[in-house]
Amino acid sequence: MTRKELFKNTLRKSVHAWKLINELPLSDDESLMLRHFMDQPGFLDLHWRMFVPAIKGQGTEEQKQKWLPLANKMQIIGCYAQTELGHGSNVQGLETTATFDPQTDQFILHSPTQTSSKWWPGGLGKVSTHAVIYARLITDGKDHGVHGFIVQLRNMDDHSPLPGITIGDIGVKFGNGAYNSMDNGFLMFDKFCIPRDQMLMRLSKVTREGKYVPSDVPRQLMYGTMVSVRQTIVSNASIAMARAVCIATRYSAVRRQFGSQNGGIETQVIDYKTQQNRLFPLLASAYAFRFVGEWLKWLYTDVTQRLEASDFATLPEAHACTAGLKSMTTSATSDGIEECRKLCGGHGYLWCSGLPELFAVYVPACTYEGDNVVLQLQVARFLMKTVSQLGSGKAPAGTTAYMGRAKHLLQCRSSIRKAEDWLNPAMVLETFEARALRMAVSCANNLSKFENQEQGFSELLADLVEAAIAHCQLIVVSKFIVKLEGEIKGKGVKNQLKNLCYIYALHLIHKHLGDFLSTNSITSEQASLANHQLRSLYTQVRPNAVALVDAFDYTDHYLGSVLGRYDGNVYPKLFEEALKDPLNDTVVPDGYHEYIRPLIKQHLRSARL
Ligand SMILES: CCCCCCCCCCCCCCCCCCC/C=C/C(=O)SCCNC(=O)CCNC(=O)[C@H](O)C(C)(C)COP(=O)(O)OP(=O)(O)OC[C@H]1O[C@@H](n2cnc3c(N)ncnc32)[C@H](O)[C@@H]1OP(=O)(O)O
Ligand SMILES: Cc1cc2nc3c(=O)[nH]c(=O)nc-3n(C[C@H](O)[C@H](O)[C@H](O)COP(=O)(O)OP(=O)(O)OC[C@H]3O[C@@H](n4cnc5c(N)ncnc54)[C@H](O)[C@@H]3O)c2cc1C
Repeated sequence: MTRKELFKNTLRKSVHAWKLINELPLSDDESLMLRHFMDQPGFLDLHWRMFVPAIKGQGTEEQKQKWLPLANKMQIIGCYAQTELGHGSNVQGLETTATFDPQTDQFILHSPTQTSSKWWPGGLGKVSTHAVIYARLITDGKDHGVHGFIVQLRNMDDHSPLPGITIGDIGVKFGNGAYNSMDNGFLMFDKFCIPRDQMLMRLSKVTREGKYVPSDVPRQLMYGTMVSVRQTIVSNASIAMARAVCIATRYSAVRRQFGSQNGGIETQVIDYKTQQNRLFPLLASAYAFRFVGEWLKWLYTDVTQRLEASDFATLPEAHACTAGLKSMTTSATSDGIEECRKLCGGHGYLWCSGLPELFAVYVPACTYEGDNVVLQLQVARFLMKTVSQLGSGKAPAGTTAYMGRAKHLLQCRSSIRKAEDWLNPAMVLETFEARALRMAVSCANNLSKFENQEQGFSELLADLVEAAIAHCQLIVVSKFIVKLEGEIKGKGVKNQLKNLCYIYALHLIHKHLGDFLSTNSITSEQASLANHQLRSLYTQVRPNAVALVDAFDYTDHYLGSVLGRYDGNVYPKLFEEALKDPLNDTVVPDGYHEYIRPLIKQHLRSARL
């Protein structure tokens, strides 16, 4: 499809989905499922995942009563317009202004520079009638920082932009199809007025007289919508990883190369240890991200209930966990999808393998809802704060509880003696805890050598990100282990999940061996025992690998991959797909008479001479 066709088709699908949701009707969970089967980014994502939650989280009761019924019936369509041309990560650096005018009781929204243009919001370019806009609030000449406002963008009769608004699509993005179904947009305000009651005022307020009343709760609650989406992105990472792994695993069982003496049957590529060493950790990651996603959903629900009761104690941890796990799982999944493409050899590069589009549509997850490095730095700040409070009497809780055992973890030596010890959950956990704590403490020690903490932080950014990742990996490993300790129906299933859990943990040890050795969390002998155990786990997973991806229960239609077909009938179907290509509509291609024939004839003539 052309971009215009793709966009229009996405409108058609979205509206059809909305109709089904209402007619059947579907529950929230079922609607989410439908979103996955729709399988295309579109304006509904931003309306339901960001616009509505922003009003719910930051609006007053009156604002919710006014706007939510309209939004819930989709009589207005909204998006989340925060990022600008000049600033995305640095939210405090946004330039759009919302200046209160006490004469008219309105805010005047303005884009003072080109870099202040809103740039990127999904659904903004062509669809949304409304947006939650983030702008600097100015009253009486004083800048109070960034706040949210509900703004109507387009005329409800003919969809034209309201006077004072310039709006459009930012253009084609990475890949063919992929995220191009979405109208990511730009927007400029030219002294555009909105009534005062359209500032989202649950947190801070502006009175009729123009007095600014600051929030009596943490101002970071304004970032709540991002926290909520980051949480869902972790579960989505598992879905995307599982999809790529399903394709690569099934195809690896079909594909044969080498290994036959005198013309016998060749080896299935899945039997090569190198293939297993690249593939099975990704299979394990798909499961691991699902379990940590379930746990994160619980954590998010818990913090939301606490916030409603004005208990803000766990907010920093919820922020660190959602930011860190969003970052870690999306980076691993993007890399994993690309690895799956390579695991499928040349055919993985074909569009009909399903992997190129999956990669193109998935990879912006490393950037949207917070650049992955910027988010890990938030985790690092949280860790540095936690380390600095050790010994102050305030015991670290939740995912940093292990830091409360700093004395032991800083000096303990791993008691792994034989390969099977690497299947002991307590030993594995302690290894990850020791590595994470030692990396965090080493950063904190290095930071303390700087007179200026911020300057030290800047200098140590790369080390801090590594420490943050180590902490996030510990969370994933520990939640996998907790899952195994819970009720799992069927001993066989439990055994398979155990194998995957230890593959996940041991492959991380192998991948980050430098961290584990340099922090003395393990010795090189213990590292080689881990490798030995990993190879043995691969052998145990091998006979069940295809069943473990079949368990994701993806239909062929959803996978959209010739290589990942359930029936394994890959080669005839590759031919079928090839023959569908428009280039094969004619035997002699368009352009032959114009370019190829004259070229060949010229050679023939010169040959005769
Ligand atoms: C084959 C075809 C396949 C098709 C398949 C399709 C499948 C697709 C499936 C997908 C399904 C749908 C996916 C979901 C939809 C997603 C749509 C995405 C659309 C994207 C939207 C966006 O991107 S919106 C814009 C997002 N922007 C950002 O994330 C900006 C990042 N920056 C920030 O968040 C912040 O600025 C910051 C955190 C980096 C820094 O903030 P600030 O400068 O204010 O703070 P400080 O650093 O000074 O910190 C102050 C203090 O506050 C703490 N803090 C910061 N943030 C928070 C928070 N959120 N909550 C709580 N506390 C917070 C910070 O830690 C500091 O604490 P201290 O104690 O003072 O240290
Ligand atoms: C597909 C897609 C959809 C989007 N949808 C929306 C939307 O609906 N609404 C919306 O408001 N926004 C949206 N965005 C914007 C998105 O949220 C931002 O692009 C994202 O937050 C990253 O910000 P940035 O572009 O400013 O990156 P930058 O911050 O400019 O990042 C550039 C580089 O600088 C590095 N960097 C930046 N700051 C630091 C630092 N402090 N320390 C170390 N390194 C740093 C980053 O790691 C990165 O390598 C979308 C983006 C994409 C790609």
